Amino acid sequence: MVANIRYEDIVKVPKALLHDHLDGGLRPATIVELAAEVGHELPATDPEELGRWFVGAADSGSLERYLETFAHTVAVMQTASGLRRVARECALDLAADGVVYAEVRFAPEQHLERDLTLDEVVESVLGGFAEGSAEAAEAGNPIRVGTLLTAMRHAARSQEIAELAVRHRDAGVVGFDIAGAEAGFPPTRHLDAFEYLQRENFHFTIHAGEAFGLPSIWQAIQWCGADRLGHGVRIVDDISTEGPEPVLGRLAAYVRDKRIPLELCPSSNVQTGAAASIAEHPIGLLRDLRFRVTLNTDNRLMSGTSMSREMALLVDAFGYGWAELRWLTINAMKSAFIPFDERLKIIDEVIKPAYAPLLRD
Ligand SMILES: O=c1[nH]cnc2c1ncn2[C@@H]1O[C@H](CO)[C@@H](O)[C@H]1O
Ligand SMILES: [Zn+2]
Repeated sequence: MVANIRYEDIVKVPKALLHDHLDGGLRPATIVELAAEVGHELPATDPEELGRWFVGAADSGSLERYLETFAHTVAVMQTASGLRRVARECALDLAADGVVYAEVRFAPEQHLERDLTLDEVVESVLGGFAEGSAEAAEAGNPIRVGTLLTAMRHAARSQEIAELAVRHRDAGVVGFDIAGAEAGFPPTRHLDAFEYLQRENFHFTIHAGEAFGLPSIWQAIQWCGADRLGHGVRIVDDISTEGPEPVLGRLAAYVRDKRIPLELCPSSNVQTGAAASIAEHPIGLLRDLRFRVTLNTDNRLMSGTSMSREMALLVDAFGYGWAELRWLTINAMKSAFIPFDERLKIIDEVIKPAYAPLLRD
């Protein structure tokens, strides 16, 4: 019930997040400080104003223009200390928002402008996550952070990045992804990397079905073998809602039958024009049809959002109650890239006990 759910209670309840970009979640004040250190010019130097600038500039109606804003975050993430700081603060901010499990992604190849190697970039970020998680636990907000390494889909380093991910799999890298402008850069350009990862029994998700439709989703699943879909929201193009009951096409049916997780990011989709508004976002239909829907932030800085805020938006738009928020959280935890027994432990020992008293009310 909408009226019964208070924002501060959403913050308290355990949440799981699968799709969050490290370079899309910096604190504005940190950007200002790091930019001064490295001599990068920003569109604003007052943190509040800068925060508003990011949201406004990302509110562009196009994925390509939305992605231009990352120039200012990536610019201040070129040193070991900068990367470590950003990762530490990311873990702290997510934990303070009640996120108990997060998979955070970034593209190591974008952090080589100074003198770091790919391995040093990854080690700095993993170090920052470990530091932030330890501090969060001490403060009473335990969080587990898994890292996903992203390759940029317009570039040609995916095989190298896939090998980098596998190299660091026992140190906290739990998966691989491709991101960047989708139109014109189909996932099959990176087939070698995906085949390599499958041979290594590794996990990967692919940004697909955000700015481009069904062919991208079809390739991601049926050619590349993606475990999950980054966004995947355009799967609704294969669902007809003309008649009395929705009718699923073959691809939509396959995605639902196989329980392929959709990493949906409502606020981000509204900004890039993939959805007209939260109320009209396909998450409502996809949940009703019982797809494996998960709720995500994508880029907290560019969307001025958090996991709690995304949940609150759904509570307002669709009248979701604790049962729906629990369902989204358990879906995400079931779809995580950490081992099955570890996922189950978080579901049984952290998530279910916290939601149980809320569902009884
Ligand atoms: O929603 C998105 N769709 C596609 N690419 C994205 C999205 N959000 C961020 N990035 C891209 O991923 C890189 C690594 O984190 C970011 O630098 C940005 O270019
Ligand atoms: Zn994304």
